[in-house]
Amino acid sequence: MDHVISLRNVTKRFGSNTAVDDVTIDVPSGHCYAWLGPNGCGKTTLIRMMLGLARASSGQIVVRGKQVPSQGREALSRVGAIVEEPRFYPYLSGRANLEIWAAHQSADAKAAIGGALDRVGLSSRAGDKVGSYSLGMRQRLGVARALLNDPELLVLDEPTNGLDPAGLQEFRGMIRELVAEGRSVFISSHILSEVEKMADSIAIIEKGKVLASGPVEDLIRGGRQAVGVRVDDPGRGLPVLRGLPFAREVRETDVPGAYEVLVEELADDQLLATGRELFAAGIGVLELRPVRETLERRFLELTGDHAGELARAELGDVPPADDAPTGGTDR
Ligand SMILES: Nc1ncnc2c1ncn2[C@@H]1O[C@H](COP(=O)(O)OP(=O)(O)OP(=O)(O)O)[C@@H](O)[C@H]1O
Repeated sequence: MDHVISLRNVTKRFGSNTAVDDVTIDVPSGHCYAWLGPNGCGKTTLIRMMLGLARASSGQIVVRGKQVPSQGREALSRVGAIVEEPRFYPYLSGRANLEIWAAHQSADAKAAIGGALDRVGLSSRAGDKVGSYSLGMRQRLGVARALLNDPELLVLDEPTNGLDPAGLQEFRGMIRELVAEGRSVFISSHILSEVEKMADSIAIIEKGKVLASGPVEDLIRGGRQAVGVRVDDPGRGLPVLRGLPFAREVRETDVPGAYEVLVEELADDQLLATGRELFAAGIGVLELRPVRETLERRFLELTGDHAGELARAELGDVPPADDAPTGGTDR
């Protein structure tokens, strides 16, 4: 398979702090690949290295078949990027900002402005000053700018920050359209639910390390499946559960009397049989439910102590983009 980005053992240290730790991944061409992890896990640092804005301490970075940074010019010639919050002249219109940028690029970039504004749904506001734009609109204008050089690869650092649910849905549709055109998209995020429906593949990161990566469905399928059950008499219930023919393992949970009977592949029959066996043994069933691990659960498990942060983020309390420690460097 063709890879638009290949990283081999990429590490970045800041003094004793390892921001990116021995990362090896291949990003297939024509995919949306999400780089997912809590704030401070090294997302921006990795993206800056991929774009030749920072040097790796060790490892190899290949973008579009060329080494970065040594062949950076060729590697990055058809790459559009937003790193951290995109910056614009607030007193100029969205269109004027793109015109200034395009003037430094090519005639093709200038000709692409109208189409790019359309693409991100900003045509009707393109004449308004950027200072009057919401953060979500500035993000979209950033994507428009990144599209001007007809990129094969778009690299977007937390582009969903500041988008409301409707904006997020539009954004998702836009990314899928870009992928359908054969472009590749590398997107970082700290909110799983925002990328789950957008990405083909995901890498889950913690403290600069890749904890799990692969196609979204594989990561979900890799999760556990179980019959969740709570009984009124754990002493007698547990042996019954252990005796179920499909039980691979019976796990206790934090709730007294509640167990998870892990199975290979969960089916209704197993739920029915669990209830029937317990009932036949005279054991009261207080709860019986299917447990299918979602990617979200897996993400919470993998990133454990960041669960609170994720939950807050999902309630819409997204930290402002200028929390990022690396300062503004969008291209
Ligand atoms: N220029 C720098 N000098 C020193 N440490 C840095 C520098 N840039 C980043 N770091 C550190 O590297 C780690 C990863 O930071 P990075 O900004 O890459 O994370 P992130 O996942 O993008 O976070 P956020 O979502 O908050 O932007 C952090 O501990 C950060 O403090």
